[in-house]
Amino acid sequence: MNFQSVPILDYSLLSNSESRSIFIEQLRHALINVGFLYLKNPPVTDETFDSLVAYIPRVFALPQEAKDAIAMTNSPHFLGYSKLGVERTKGASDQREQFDFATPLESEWKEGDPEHLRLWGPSQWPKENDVPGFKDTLNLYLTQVADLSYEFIGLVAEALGLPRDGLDQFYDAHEKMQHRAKIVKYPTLDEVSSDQGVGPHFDGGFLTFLLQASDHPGLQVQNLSGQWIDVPPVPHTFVINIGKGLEGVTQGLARATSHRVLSPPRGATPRYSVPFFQNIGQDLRLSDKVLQFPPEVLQLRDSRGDVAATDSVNFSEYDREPSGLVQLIGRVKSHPDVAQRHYPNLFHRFFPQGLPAQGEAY
Ligand SMILES: O=C(O)CCC(=O)C(=O)O
Ligand SMILES: [Fe+2]
Repeated sequence: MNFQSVPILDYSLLSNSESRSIFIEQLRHALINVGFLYLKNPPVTDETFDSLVAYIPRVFALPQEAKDAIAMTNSPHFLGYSKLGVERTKGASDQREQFDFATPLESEWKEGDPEHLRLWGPSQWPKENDVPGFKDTLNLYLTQVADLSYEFIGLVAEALGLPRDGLDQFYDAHEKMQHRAKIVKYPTLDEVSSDQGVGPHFDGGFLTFLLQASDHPGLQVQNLSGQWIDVPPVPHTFVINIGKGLEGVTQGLARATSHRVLSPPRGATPRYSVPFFQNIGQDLRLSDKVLQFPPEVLQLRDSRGDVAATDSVNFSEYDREPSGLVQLIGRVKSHPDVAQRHYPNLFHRFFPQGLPAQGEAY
């Protein structure tokens, strides 16, 4: 059962009932035994992918002042630009530069509301004249991926033996939801001091939809015995993986799988990617939601057998706190300079000694 590659699922199989059941079966296998899959022929057009991919190097090539003008430290929503090396994973610096964006949403937070409600709010964008059309292109992409993410969670429910809408209770009305995405640049080893693009980690939420936006190997996932398996780019596909939140509410049926990115070698070009992180409603406590799965599905999980210890660090607060607070705490830990400015109480709770040189991402 141990995987040596990540399975490729074809979204077009969903168009007739016979091939649809093949898709659902392949999805069940990927969720339970791998935790990662490629989705080919997704409902996002090649033009949408290609036009976004073409913008990404241009955004990173903006003058440093233009990037600093939209620094994440400006934003109580932790959205904006982070320069190389500010995050750490498992004690070592991640060698990547990134812009955090989110699906469009105005902040509804007001003084006196729980702090985690302030986490959602508008993105910071580069000046339109500097990269004409980028904002519209990324927003269109984010809307299409958000729609796919709701569709896909229905397929996940079905694959795990729940009613199709069995996981919909984890989202607020769609117009009140916000999902996050980053555009990320991994410079080559000519420019950086270690090959840790991003160190081994689990994602936190429900589903991640990753666009590998340049033709580089580098993404790897850990299989059941702990070996690192390559996930090379396949054009016009998403790489979809499961976060700790979905793993928790599915009682471990859908696996969160440890993954990392190695920097491109000397003499190569930078690697680019766009991960999209699907959120769940901010006020939910995941431990309050107990789902009933059919015994034959739980049996598939139990026959997966023991999984070797992975190299990642866990999200321990998930059970006890509202999901929005879990997410906010994660942001505070990974971007303490932003937290110091906008969330002084939480900052002092997690950094009683003052500002560390870098944040700890996972
Ligand atoms: O850049 C990638 O390919 C993966 C990034 C990732 O795993 C993350 O940011 O959570
Ligand atoms: Fe990740």
